[in-house]
Amino acid sequence: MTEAIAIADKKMLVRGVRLRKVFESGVISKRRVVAVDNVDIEIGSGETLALVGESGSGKSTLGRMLLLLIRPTSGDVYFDGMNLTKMKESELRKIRQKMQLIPQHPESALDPRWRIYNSIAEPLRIHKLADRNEEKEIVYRLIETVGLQEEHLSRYPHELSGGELQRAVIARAIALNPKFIVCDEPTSMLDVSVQAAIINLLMNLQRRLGLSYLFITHDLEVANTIAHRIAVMYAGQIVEEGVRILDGPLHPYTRMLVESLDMNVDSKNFKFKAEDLLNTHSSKQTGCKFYHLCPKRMDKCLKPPEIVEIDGRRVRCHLY
Ligand SMILES: Nc1ncnc2c1ncn2[C@@H]1O[C@H](COP(=O)(O)OP(=O)(O)OP(=O)(O)O)[C@@H](O)[C@H]1O
Repeated sequence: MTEAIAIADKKMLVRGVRLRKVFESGVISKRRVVAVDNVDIEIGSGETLALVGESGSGKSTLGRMLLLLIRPTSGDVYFDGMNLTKMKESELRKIRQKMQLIPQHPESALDPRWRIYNSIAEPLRIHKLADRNEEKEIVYRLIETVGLQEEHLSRYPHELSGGELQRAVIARAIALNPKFIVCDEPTSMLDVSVQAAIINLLMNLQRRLGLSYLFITHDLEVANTIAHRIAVMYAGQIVEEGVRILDGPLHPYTRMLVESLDMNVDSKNFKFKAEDLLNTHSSKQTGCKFYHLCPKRMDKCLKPPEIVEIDGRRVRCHLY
């Protein structure tokens, strides 16, 4: 059995159903941004789903909604079969242990005034999971797991390199034995030489601890290498999703993204105006969001495309 089929057979750990997030700002003239627009998303036990797409397409907002760090405007988030969106904050507290975030900027996850030891131990203290001796044992085990040394524990964040900092953030994230981690571009701020080491660490941890990842990245090659499935986001929607879709993209936007890779253009900088579209987008725009830039557009694209399933992948396009 291929790995993809094996994963497909596993039960879904995390599900987002018709998730939508509208940000409103401004007092006199209200500005609305539909950051995530009716997205369905599923991540299986032990699975990595890579979420790719240009800057401003809604990836971080979607990831944070799955962790309930951002409350959806509408839609539901399920974790292990439980509907988190219906829960009170007090009920969510216990479940939050099982869902963690590894952010793009490791320094944002660590208190600059605290030694690394305290930052790694903090989740155990908040949830009262260990006495001081047990805590020390766990922290030492965690730093060994992520490849840090004892000497790092007494340092402050500014005394660590970017890679060491991200290892400390990972140690903190796995301290509570999570099942699901949103990795939000965890290597994009690191030197190229360190990126591979951190990605290898995350993949090893997945195998050892049975973790599920939503792995947000601009790097299509990384997505292809580490993910069991890939979802492509454009202007707040998932336009294509499936196993190894970048090898043979169907959606015109995915094709352009892949071509940008072939042309050696960083997809972060390769903008198809998704962000501009989001910022000017109003609920009045009803057709395909890629209409203006699509080389294959037809009259019917002025109506919103449904998601269709083709050979196990999902595509939101009138061509199919
Ligand atoms: N708190 C907020 N208030 C208002 N608008 C927001 C807020 N957070 C995000 N947005 C807007 O929502 C849209 C999606 O942002 P988001 O950060 O989710 O995109 P992204 O794909 O993760 O981008 P990047 O790759 O640059 O991190 C953007 O237009 C952004 O400006």
